[in-house]
Amino acid sequence: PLADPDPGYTGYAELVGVIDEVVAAHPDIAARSVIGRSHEGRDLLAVKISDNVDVDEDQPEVLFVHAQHAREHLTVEMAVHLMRLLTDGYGGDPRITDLVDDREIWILPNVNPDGSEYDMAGSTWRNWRKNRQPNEGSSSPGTDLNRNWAYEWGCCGGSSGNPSSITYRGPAPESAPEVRVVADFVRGRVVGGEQQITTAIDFHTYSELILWPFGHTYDDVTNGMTREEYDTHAALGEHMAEANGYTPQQSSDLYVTDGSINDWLWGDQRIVNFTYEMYPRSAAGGGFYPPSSVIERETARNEEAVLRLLDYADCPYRIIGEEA
Ligand SMILES: NS(=O)(=O)N[C@@H](CCC(=O)O)C(=O)O
Ligand SMILES: [Zn+2]
Repeated sequence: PLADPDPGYTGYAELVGVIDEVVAAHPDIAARSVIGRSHEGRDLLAVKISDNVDVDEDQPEVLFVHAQHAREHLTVEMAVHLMRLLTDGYGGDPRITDLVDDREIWILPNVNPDGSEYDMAGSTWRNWRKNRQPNEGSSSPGTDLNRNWAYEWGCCGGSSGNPSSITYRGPAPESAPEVRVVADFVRGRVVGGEQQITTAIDFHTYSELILWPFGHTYDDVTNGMTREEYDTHAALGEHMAEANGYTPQQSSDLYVTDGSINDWLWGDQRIVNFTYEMYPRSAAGGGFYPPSSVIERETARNEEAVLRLLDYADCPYRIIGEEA
């Protein structure tokens, strides 16, 4: 872009370059695919990391989603860090090598490229959150991708019906092309009637939290969440939080949300999943725009936590001592 509020952050064109570089350097364990397009026509990319990467093996799959919210640029840096960690570490670090051999890992490095590019197109940040899709009858564009998912969409006062709101849920579930594309990708991982993805993390900023479903209700146990399923999420959330120092909690403990990816991944696809709210802990730390000088430290901070999720991906219920 002509201007750039902080060149240390990775814009869309640069991200495509990084992906191509990683895949070219590790063609046997990394592959890139286009899973769809954003409203403005940018490719929505998936990077698969696994041995025999071109073969769909019968292995547990793990999904990492980044940048649903445009201004949360540190999450794209987290994707870049994970791509490099899991490929450069292969063959050298035995734990990483085993995880890449025994899992199929999907990284979606930026699922809202239109919003991200809009936010960094000027000489100062624009504080943009949503996608860039126009809203009929309104001069305010944008749907909040994390309120547009189809499980309990708009059920519970956890989103807005006003197009100018930053939590606008859209006119219908999956009305945002970016949500429809990612939801279709996840549905496409059902093979032989079984969802191959067992666990997932959706990265956001900020507040240093690890959140688990449900967001639409304060109840721990409810329709679609048994005590064992809740305890599995909580135990795994706490296990990861021990590694990165984030605060683990149910997502509704933060505030009620509806139509979030958390609730859909679990409620509709039974994928044990978490939202990470990355650094900083508060606005004082830079809010959505910490200086790019923190990128290396704050992405590396999540390595152990992510590897713990990958460890448990074969059977998350193992963490509460169940086979399930
Ligand atoms: N990243 S953020 O927008 O500040 N917080 C997320 C929290 C997500 C959740 O509670 O599930 C959101 O409101 O979508
Ligand atoms: Zn967010």
